[in-house]
Amino acid sequence: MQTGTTLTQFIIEEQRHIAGATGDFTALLNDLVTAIKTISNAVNKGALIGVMGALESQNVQGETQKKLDVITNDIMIRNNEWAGHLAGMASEEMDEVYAIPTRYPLGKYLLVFDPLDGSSNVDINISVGTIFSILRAPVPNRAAAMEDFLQPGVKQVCAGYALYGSSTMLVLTTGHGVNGFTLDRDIGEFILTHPDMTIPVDTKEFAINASNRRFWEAPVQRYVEECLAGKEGPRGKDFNMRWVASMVAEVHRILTRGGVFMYPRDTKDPSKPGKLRLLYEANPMGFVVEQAGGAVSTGYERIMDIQPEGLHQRVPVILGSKNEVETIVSYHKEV
Ligand SMILES: O=P(O)(O)OC[C@H]1O[C@](O)(COP(=O)(O)O)[C@@H](O)[C@@H]1O
Ligand SMILES: [Mg+2]
Ligand SMILES: [Mg+2]
Repeated sequence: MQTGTTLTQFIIEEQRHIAGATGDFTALLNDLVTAIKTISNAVNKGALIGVMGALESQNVQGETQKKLDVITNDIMIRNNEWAGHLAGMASEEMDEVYAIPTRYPLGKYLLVFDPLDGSSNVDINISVGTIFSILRAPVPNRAAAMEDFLQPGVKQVCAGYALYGSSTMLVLTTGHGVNGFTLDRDIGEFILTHPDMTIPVDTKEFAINASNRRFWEAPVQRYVEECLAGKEGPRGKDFNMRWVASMVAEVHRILTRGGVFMYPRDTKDPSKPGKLRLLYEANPMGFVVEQAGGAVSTGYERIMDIQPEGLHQRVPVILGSKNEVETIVSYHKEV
């Protein structure tokens, strides 16, 4: 599809790919896009509308919630609960499944989301985002149970993220490649600016939170040491490093110019197999990255094949340029 196409045109075209499409998927995406535009405005206005700072409350992860964590969660709920396309929703900011109020009809899809990703950056005006994943409800038009959400990443119908940076972008896949749209605030429409995004298979750029180094497992220790050794070292080339602390921004950089992003398993808190969450961070980003020709692993297995066991399950994440991820996975095999 050529640049300049509007997202509305794109969605209708995509619907043609879906067997037996009834228009529900198109309408669901339109509601999701309205939520994203509303969040973009709130994030963009920031201190002007008093949405900076944290609340007393904590989410199920034990993280202190930012005001915008709760505000963006409400915006996602309000814009998607009423139209009859969903059987239920789940979010990073809600302990349990969100039941669609009985005054609204139930639909055949499930929406799972991280309403504000990179929330530690929102008060310091660094890019944040929203991550979403759409699944089919095992039983359409019936209120979804928690178990209905526990589907492996390969079952996703659609996934993507919005990036609230110098411009607001929306990047998504329905299993037919990855396309990026930029919000034209003058007309209030997303315009196709990044068609068929593809990740280079090789890279000289890695991203990891180096402050956790002493807790990393041997394969990751080895990989990062070799990158830092540069062209005199076993990799024979110099590497650059980045860490934004917003997964959406890291993945967008990788979709744009390649690279590898890691939030691996570490011994910092042995009860946690990783920091990032499978259903609303690793799986949607996994679908996007794989559709762009990249790879996504825990170090030991393909993330998209994992059978989820809980709504807020955490996993180690290693994603990006295919050959680089395979190198890191091969180091895990050698131990
Ligand atoms: O603070 P750290 O350890 O650098 O972790 C940063 C990571 O945590 C996250 O902020 C977690 O996501 P949330 O902000 O949605 O909780 C990721 O976006 C990011 O990659
Ligand atoms: Mg997140
Ligand atoms: Mg979040």
